[in-house]
Amino acid sequence: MSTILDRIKTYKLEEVAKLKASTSLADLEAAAQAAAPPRGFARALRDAATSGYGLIAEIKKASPSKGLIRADFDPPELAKAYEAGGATCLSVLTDGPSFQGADAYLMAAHDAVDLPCLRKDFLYDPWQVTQSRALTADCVLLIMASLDDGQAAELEQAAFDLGMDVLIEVHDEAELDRAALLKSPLIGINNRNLHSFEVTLDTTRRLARRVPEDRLIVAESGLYTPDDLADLAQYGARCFLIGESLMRQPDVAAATRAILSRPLTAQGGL
Ligand SMILES: O=C(O)c1ccccc1NCC(=O)[C@H](O)[C@H](O)COP(=O)(O)O
Repeated sequence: MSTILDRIKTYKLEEVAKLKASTSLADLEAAAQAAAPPRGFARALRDAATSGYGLIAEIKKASPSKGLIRADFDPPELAKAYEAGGATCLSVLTDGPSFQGADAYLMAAHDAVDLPCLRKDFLYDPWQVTQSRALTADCVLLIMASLDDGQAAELEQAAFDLGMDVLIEVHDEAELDRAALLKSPLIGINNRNLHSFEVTLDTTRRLARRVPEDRLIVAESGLYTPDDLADLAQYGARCFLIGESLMRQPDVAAATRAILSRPLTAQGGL
């Protein structure tokens, strides 16, 4: 049975083929070179995690698992609210068919703030990596569940060659062991199973201890409260990627401040 990841891969490859036919690689590379220089995404998270939490706050209008999440959707205003609330970095969904995202949302959010920005999309082809830089992305996401080792290494190197960081996303032990063979310091543990949509923080609790010490854990998905962050911090996660729970709040800046409000010193074990 085909899953959402299979369906996304099919339409992404069609999209890319069309874009390749309409935009020359030389033009795309020129646009990537002309884009604002990359903001250090991994560095910002590392710095934040030395004395507190690193927060990647996600600009997410809708999702396959939840449908419409936020009707009042203004990416530059949301970016400013996240920055005012203390986010370290932004994640912006650019996939249209499944998330109601758009490339323009990434550029608009990036322009509105000084925060490093992740292009949250489904990448299979180095062409998309160059396109991400042209869209001002400072970091790209690689999902191990939908890439083989060779593809992941090729996409990672393409991103590094353009000065971007890479968030490698895993959901189980086998994917984590494959991610550890790559170079990126950022390992995202997605608490959401992208096939069944089941979400459990046990995924981070289970996998965190297996992450090599020189990597930075980013716990992703299903995070709602300061206690969730404090809980996963006990397992070694210092960075968090949060979308829905912040997007559903009318006052996004206040919600961002609130989720970061439980100080590390009060948590013990850190
Ligand atoms: O969110 C989904 O339904 C989804 C479905 C299929 C593939 C990816 C999906 N989400 C991407 C993400 O991983 C999340 O947007 C991100 O981790 C934030 O999660 P949340 O805080 O639960 O919105």
